[in-house]
Amino acid sequence: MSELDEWLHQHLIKTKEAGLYRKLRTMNTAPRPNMLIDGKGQLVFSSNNYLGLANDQRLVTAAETILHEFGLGSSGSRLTTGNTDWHHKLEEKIACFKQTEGALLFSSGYLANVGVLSTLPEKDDVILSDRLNHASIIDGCRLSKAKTVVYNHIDMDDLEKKLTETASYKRRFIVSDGVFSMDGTIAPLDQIISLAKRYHSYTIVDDAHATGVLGKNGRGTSDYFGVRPDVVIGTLSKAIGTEGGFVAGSHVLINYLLNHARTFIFQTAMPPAICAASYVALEVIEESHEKRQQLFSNVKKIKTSLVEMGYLVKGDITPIIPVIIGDPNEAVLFAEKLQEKGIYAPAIRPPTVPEGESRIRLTVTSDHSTKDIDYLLECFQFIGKELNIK
Ligand SMILES: Cc1ncc(COP(=O)(O)O)c(C=O)c1O
Repeated sequence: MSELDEWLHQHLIKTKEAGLYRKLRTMNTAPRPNMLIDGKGQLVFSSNNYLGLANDQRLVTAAETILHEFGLGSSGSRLTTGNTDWHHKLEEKIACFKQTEGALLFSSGYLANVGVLSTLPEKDDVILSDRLNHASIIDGCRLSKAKTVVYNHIDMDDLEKKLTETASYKRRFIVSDGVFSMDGTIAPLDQIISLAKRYHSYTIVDDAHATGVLGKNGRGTSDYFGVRPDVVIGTLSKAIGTEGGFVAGSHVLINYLLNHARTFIFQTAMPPAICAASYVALEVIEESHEKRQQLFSNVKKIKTSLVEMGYLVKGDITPIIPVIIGDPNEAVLFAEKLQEKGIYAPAIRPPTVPEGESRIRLTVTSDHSTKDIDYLLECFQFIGKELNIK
């Protein structure tokens, strides 16, 4: 082993001892509730395919058609040779869906968050960021020349206090997930925006988990609260079922990011076939009332039953259901027991979540059947007793 490898190996041993070791598993089938994982049949309660669209034939057909015309990769940045009509069509569709003047595509939601936060706030500005914001927001803040001040999770008193304390900064940007990825809480966007107005600040919302899920026709958190943040960020990789990210907002904002956001300028454009599939996905989502109803009925059944069993379940009514176990090793053991019973719902541990809050993070889709859910609940009942957790 080289000196470098020996050093890394020692670190990995410590990672293992802390119960924080991660490894990859291989999906042998297309995304759906019942999958082959590492060759074994598993009932999946951990995907972001909330409306089952990642495997929808209408999207696959749209991608196939454009694939024949445009090939696989886009082969260049949007600003060189990667731009097609499909990119524009999808941006117009996203803007219409999010009810904004314009939209700009990025290769992922991660890059959209990093792009916005490293570009808009400048040296003499401050970013007020919710403690539980997604890693891509945190990384964007780290790249920004502005100062970052963290406020307690969805704590409006703390946000107001921090807005008061940062009055001397040139501009103030408040950034929040719409639906928090690890806690399943919904940000009180109506209150955030009214504070922003009172303190002359700007609002940025990352609607990754709300797009397709919350609000009328799944338009997201802004629509759910009937408000308009200055900047809406999103991903195509969750309910929309494809890949890529976007920013939606005013024409000037979009043009500014196109000219200045490094994660837009220095990235290869999304493949046109994925743009076409995403376009169809948005059309499908606008008509997916029944799927959304089924999704929320599944969420309610699981949450209510787990609470009745005595589990500590966090979050609002969203497809993200965090069941708190506490200790990371116990959470891993719980996840392993679930897997032995054919349920795939990995343990989430620090640093992804705070110390002492290791959890089984369940996510539910509209495609889960009553039988799937009954079996999940049966397993939680059994394993909870076996491990003496509740
Ligand atoms: C809240 C949130 N924002 C952004 C992202 C990143 O999106 P993408 O997977 O498209 O990079 C995720 C994905 O995990 C997320 O949960």
